Amino acid sequence: MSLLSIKNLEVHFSTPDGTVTAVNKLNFSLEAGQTLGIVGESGSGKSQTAFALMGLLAKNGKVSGEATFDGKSIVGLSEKELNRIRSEKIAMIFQDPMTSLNPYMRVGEQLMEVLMLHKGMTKADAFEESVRMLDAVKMPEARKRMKMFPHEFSGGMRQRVMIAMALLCRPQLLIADEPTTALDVTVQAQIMTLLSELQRDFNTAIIMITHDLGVVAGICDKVLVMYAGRTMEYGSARDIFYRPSHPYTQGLLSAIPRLDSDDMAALPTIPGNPPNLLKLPQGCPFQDRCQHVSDICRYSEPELITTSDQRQRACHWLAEEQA
Ligand SMILES: Nc1ncnc2c1ncn2[C@@H]1O[C@H](COP(=O)(O)OP(=O)(O)OP(=O)(O)O)[C@@H](O)[C@H]1O
Repeated sequence: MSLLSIKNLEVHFSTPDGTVTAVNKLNFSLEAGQTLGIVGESGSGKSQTAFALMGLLAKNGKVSGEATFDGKSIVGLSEKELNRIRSEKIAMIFQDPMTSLNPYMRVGEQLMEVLMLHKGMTKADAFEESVRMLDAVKMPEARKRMKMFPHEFSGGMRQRVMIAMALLCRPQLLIADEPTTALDVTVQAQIMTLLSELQRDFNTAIIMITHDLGVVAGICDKVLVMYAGRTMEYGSARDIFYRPSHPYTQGLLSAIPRLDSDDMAALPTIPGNPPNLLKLPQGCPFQDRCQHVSDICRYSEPELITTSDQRQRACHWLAEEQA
């Protein structure tokens, strides 16, 4: 049985202009200790997928479908049950560590508070465990840093504190929403390496949300490529990265900066912008930006099919190519 299994997950927002379907019939699963990358441009529905799982949708949002975590349905749970799952079994880290850190409290106190509250630890035990966790995220001089306030840390070090905080209760699943976007490239790489080391040590499953396919290449087992709330392509990271088949995935990949090129301006990007979810065209949502568009794409939305190499994708062009 999978640790997390999502079936037909949908997120709808009611707005004065109509209903926005931010997540549309999403299906995926994750085994214990595995990493899934959810990739797509801004507005593709990545964060709302995570928020739906965490019970953190905005008030005008509604989730439907099935989400089973560790054998238990987590859609429609009470706030109390969700709180328990959020603090003990599923943790989330964000692009901005200050979302989770209190600027007015010493870092050590914040870490200890989590352990005393959720693990019933004494102050002395919570202190030692917090130092151990800061060591685990490779915080130099961890003991000394316990007394410092968040603003005294660099961006990368603050991100390490947030990761330490997220892992304190040994969650089975860590959802990381663009955790390195605000950091420079070298620090990004360090945090990614750290996450994959921690995953190995703690056997935590990770959902890594990012707009940058390059970020997930090295650390993910599976990749889900989203566009307009839908799955465009879903498969093993190796297939998606080395043999991308959907025109959207190919476009995302060609926009990854190469280490051997310092001419960032020359990088191709996918022409055009993602569609307005309130005014989606009939047919494939990617049609206006796709270089392989044909008549059928204009009137019929491609279904998600499983191909012979066990990946899933939604594309008429590929279906024709294979026929
Ligand atoms: N409260 C809301 N009311 C109406 N629409 C919303 C609301 N919250 C999000 N949306 C819409 O849901 C869509 C998906 O948003 P989501 O945050 O999941 O995108 P994303 O892929 O994570 O992008 P980003 O990388 O910019 O965060 C967006 O088009 C957004 O406008």
